[in-house]
Amino acid sequence: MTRTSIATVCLSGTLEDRLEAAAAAGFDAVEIFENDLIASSDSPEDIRRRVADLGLTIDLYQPFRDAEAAPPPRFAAVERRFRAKLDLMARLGTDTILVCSSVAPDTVDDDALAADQLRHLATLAAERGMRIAYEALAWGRHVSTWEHSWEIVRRADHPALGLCLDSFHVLAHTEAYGEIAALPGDRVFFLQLADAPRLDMDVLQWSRHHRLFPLQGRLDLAGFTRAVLATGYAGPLSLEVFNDVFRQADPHRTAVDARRSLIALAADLTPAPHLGGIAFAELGVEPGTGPQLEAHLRTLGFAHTGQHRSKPVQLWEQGRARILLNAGAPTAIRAFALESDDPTASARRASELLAQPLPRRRRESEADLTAVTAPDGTEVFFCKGPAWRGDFLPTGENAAGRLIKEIDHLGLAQPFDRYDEAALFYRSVLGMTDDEAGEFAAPFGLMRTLAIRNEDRSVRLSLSVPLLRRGDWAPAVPHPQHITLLTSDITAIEHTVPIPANYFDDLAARGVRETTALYDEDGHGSYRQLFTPVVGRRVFFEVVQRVGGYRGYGFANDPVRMAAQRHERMASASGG
Ligand SMILES: O=C(O)c1ccc(O)c(O)c1
Ligand SMILES: [Mg+2]
Repeated sequence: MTRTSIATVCLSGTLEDRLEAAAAAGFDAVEIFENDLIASSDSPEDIRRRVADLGLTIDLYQPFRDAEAAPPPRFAAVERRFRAKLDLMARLGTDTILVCSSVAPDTVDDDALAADQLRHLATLAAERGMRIAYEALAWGRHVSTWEHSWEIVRRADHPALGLCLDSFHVLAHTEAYGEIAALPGDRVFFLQLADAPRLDMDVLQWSRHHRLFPLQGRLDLAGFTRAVLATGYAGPLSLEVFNDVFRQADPHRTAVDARRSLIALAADLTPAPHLGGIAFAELGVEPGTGPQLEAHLRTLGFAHTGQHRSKPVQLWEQGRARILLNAGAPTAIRAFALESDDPTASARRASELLAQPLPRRRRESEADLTAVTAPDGTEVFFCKGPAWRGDFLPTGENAAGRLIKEIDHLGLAQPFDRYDEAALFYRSVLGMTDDEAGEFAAPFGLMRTLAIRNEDRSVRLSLSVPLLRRGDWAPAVPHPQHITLLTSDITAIEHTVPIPANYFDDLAARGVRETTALYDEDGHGSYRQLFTPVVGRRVFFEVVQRVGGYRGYGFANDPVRMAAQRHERMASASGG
């Protein structure tokens, strides 16, 4: 595989923390970001040794700013600064410096001058066996496109001067990057990769705060990377992501997330096997929550059909919906199982994408379910057919209920700093695609939700996060997870949390006659939602009815649902 590299600016912590995290995640190299070096109390020699001890190399030093097209009187200072950085690079043991296009107000709009000055700097670098990778910043004063930076590199015509192509700067301006493939590969000195959501905002702010790892955003990273590799470029794929959340997240996790993005981008993965649906969802239950969850399941028409042979795990069933209650775990969705055409291949793909394999905890006599752990701690099992049911002894109860047909989707709440990581994980490991996304103001802060699904929508997951780290005012417990159950008759569902009359008045004003359930519609059909109270402040059941091929998840109703659940909890706490 192509070498992988990560800029220290992507990660959080001291330079030492960042280097360790990059090495632990399996990167080959790093880009040392100047600010991170300046802030470090280690000497360049210490850093060089540390990098080598960790099995890394420093493939780039960056950035060098405001070099080209300087007014000639200022160029002497540029040259002095540049020589000092070459000395520093020699001490660090790296040979490539990134020069980004000038932004200084006094920069001259003169390509010939820019080329002359860069040629001069390239001569100085070449004397030391070093080279310059010139990058067009999307907000550069006069040079802001890759075409323009290439024109200057071509004009300067020096073997120690080449291009740095940064996906963000290119794709922020254009989707027509195809001509990059025609560049001579030996003039592309460095490739930086960053994705981003599509945001209509100032490009510098967009770049400095919202970059993401490849396949986490909406830019065409796959196509762009293919175009650059088609030139014959043989350097590393290097991640350079400025992101407010990653800057304060655990660097070890971020580094694994980062490397997963490069693995997912390199298309030589085990193909994701077809998934046939959610075989079961497993809830942890505690003495305080088990009876409540059992009561809700009964009310919803489930039967306790099986008891695990060796563990305190109950199987509850109705239609094709199967829920395990595991008395050995904290109250939460602790696992779910997916029907896979090839469970072994599903697990292989997951481990290629750095998913933690789950140690085999089942006894010999029990079904050998292949499983991995997702970044949010949820265990994901892959199974084929009903063999797993052999672990359960029948209780004699039969699942005669007709209210619920199947599990519609699982709502996996994520901590605020895991959203992009979780989305990339589930999407890439399971070979699923993004579905509806939404952002809404909930009672305790802005929430963001993304649903992902397989082709035939037999597996749907919705991931939700608070947009910001929660303050002290919000309830201390993270927002709950949920299992959403599909019914064909929502009017038969009873004893769910009351929905405020104001909500139905609003529906009526919109011409919708509905008096019992939350309501949504899309171009295909309509949706009705009811829900239980939150149990143990961690999980609840939702029941939905889809009419006429509605495809969404009713995200817009989430604030009403949250407020209603909160109201219900306060009312029952005060005995009301
Ligand atoms: O935001 C910046 O200034 C900046 C600096 C160096 C880079 O390589 C880059 O892509 C952006
Ligand atoms: Mg860059």
